[in-house]
Amino acid sequence: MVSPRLYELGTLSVLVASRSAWELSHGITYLDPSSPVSRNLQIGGYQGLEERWLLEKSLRIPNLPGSSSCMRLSKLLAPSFAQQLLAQVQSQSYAVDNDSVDGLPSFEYYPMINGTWSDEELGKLLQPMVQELILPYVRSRYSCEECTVAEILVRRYLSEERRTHNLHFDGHAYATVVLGLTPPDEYEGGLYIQPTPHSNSRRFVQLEPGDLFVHSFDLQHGVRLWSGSRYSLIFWIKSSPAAVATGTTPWYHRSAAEGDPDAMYNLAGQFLQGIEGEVDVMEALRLYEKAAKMGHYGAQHHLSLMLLEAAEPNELVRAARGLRHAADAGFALAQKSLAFAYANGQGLSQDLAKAAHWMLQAAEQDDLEAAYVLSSMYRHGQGFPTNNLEADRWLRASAEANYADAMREIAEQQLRVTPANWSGYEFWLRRAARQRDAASMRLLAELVQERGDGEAVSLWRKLVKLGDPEAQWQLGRCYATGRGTLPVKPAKARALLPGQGQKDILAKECVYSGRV
Ligand SMILES: O=C(O)CCC(=O)C(=O)O
Ligand SMILES: [Fe+2]
Repeated sequence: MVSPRLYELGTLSVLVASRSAWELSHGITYLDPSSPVSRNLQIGGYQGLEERWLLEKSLRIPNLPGSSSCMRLSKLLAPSFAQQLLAQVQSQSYAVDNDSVDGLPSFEYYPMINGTWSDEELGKLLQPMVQELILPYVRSRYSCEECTVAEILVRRYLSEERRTHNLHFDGHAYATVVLGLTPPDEYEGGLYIQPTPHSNSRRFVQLEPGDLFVHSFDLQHGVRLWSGSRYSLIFWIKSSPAAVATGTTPWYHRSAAEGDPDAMYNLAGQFLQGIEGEVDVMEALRLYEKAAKMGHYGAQHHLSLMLLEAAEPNELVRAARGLRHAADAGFALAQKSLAFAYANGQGLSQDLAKAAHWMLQAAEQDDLEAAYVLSSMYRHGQGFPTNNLEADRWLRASAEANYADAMREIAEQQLRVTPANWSGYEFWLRRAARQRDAASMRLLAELVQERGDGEAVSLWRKLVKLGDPEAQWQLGRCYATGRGTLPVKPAKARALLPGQGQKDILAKECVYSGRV
């Protein structure tokens, strides 16, 4: 790990700890504070500053007219109000369900769901600001008289939990408002926007506690932290109370029909998830095709993956062409998919050198899976000459950002040194287990089982919920024998162990341990 250094960025300075290859070559660049159009803002009793940045759509989609915009509103809310909110949300329990963007545990907390407060106390604090500031601002800025808040959530980014929220559009929200809660000097990185396909255009948004960041569904953005912790409060706003009640996205239909490729792209995603009625793959495909023809690289990528999956021989070539196009434009996900297509000979003849080339491009853009796969390619001499130094460097970059496979591999490396580093093994397994990585949870449960402190039982329980058969067997055993401090419960043991073979083994074990 590189020791902390101070980097000067114009008038801004940030504390820099360990840096990924992407960040080393590009540094953190903030939204240019001199380029926005600024004006004083007065809304009801709130007074402050609006800074507005315009991002030309042609940066993403060749020849497309128009621009997306994003706004930072500052000084409207007292920092002490943000502090009060932060104290309140820090004490909540955070969900670990899979996130819709990356499938990792979400570490989020929802005070409002479908327009209804689920946290009355926080509701009392937030309601005046929602009614008198957020809604009047969004309604006037986006000319949508009926805009209504659908969801409010808190996202938590702690160093052993979440470091990224990958590049995405908020496809289900007409407009999004992010309220900064954590002072920016407590973390490195944060929320960024990305106006082009390539991550070198990322601009980080500095949000002081109480600052608001506002954008619409066509703004490509994400979150990346290199150190520290961050909480953010997010308001997802739909175009009408009816859209909130039904959970739908009616604003896309007209814009998609009028030829807006971002609307087509987001609407296709809604059809795939069954949010606009039944899941409709054909309609999604039609919309992706239309947007892809206009040069929307996200649509090109999705379309290509769908065609690869369908595996129609004629379509494979089209799929590979689409991937190549989006990869050439610099889109990291397409570069990674193209690398996999070359590695597996899907739609193209197999070519490990080309796979390695594209995997490196994606990894250099901070794609954690690409970094992990790249490390394995260096280790095994696939597409590159074997290079253990590079392999270790990419593995660490991926693991430091909490990519579970990389963390588990580093854990296993700790046992291959002499003498075996058991505490290092446990450290990395625990970190991966926090990401709900089943393989790591299993290894950790096996490691702590003999300590009999009940932790193994709690891990087996979590794994049973994830549908893990080995965990079912282990938990059944614990109930049968009282291992791991569980009370002996033969009925529970029998329910968890339906197979006769397992029952026979268990009968022997229980007799042996003299518990049943
Ligand atoms: O945490 C943030 O600031 C934004 C997260 C985000 O983009 C999202 O939840 O959609
Ligand atoms: Fe978002």
